[in-house]
Amino acid sequence: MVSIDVWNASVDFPIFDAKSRSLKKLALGKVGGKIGSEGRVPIIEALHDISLSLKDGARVGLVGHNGAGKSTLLRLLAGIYEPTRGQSRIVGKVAPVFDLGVGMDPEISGYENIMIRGLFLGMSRKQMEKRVDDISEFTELGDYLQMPLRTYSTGMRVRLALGVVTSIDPEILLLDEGIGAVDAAFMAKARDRLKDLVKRSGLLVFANHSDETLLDFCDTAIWMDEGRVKMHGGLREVLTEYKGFDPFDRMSTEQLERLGYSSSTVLSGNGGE
Ligand SMILES: Nc1ncnc2c1ncn2[C@@H]1O[C@H](COP(=O)(O)OP(=O)(O)OP(=O)(O)O)[C@@H](O)[C@H]1O
Repeated sequence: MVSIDVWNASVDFPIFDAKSRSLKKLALGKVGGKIGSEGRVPIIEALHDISLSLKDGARVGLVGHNGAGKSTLLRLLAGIYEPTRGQSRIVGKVAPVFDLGVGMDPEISGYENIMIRGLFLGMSRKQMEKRVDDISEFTELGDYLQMPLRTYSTGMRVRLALGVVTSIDPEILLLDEGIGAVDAAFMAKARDRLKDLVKRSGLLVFANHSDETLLDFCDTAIWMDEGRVKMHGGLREVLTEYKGFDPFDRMSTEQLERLGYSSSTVLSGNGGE
């Protein structure tokens, strides 16, 4: 059974090359973690006293303003960052999908990149060999798959990366933003694969700024604010508090239908549950 537990965890970044004269200005800003400057080296407190317990089956959306700590929290949950204070325990194999381009080599072909990226995400060579045809078909890149990646447009790279990411079998799937540089028709196709991927994964944490995407993939949410968990609960409730309005109120009938809700369930307050 997969799980992630975090007890009173904080993550600090000491900044050795900060310009102290501009620090006051930064401290007054609205976004970002707290900047402490008691010592000689300024420290950004990106996460402060986080306690969380996520179990198998959790589908958690991560929301919060720029610099609130979402990416840092994902890296803590992935085991990439150790807590500066406090503790964390991750049970299960993590597939961190933070930047679709990571693990891609511009000098090798699309095919070779599919294999390498798959290995990077925890798959075996044999598993990837079985999936490569399916991934190629999904990307619609045809003969381009034999060309070096540097010859691809941004959208073509995203197609390739999404093809690989959605082919894996993750125990713990951590998704940061970054999906979006593809045309609408392709995104609709990718969405179905992403849904299957989420179904296959034991535990999902997904940082995203789009209500519709969050409602599509998650059922609970964590609201990060200045490096702290401000709220952790049902997705609709958290979004309502975070945004100041019920997300369903501003959705078109088409959006609601796409999410599988009828207006009546939404109005009676059962949507998102
Ligand atoms: N490697 C780093 N070195 C120093 N400070 C960092 C580093 N990574 C993040 N921070 C700081 O930690 C805080 C949280 O950043 P983080 O990237 O986690 O926010 P976020 O919620 O993901 O923001 P966004 O929505 O803009 O991507 C910010 O104040 C940021 O400046």
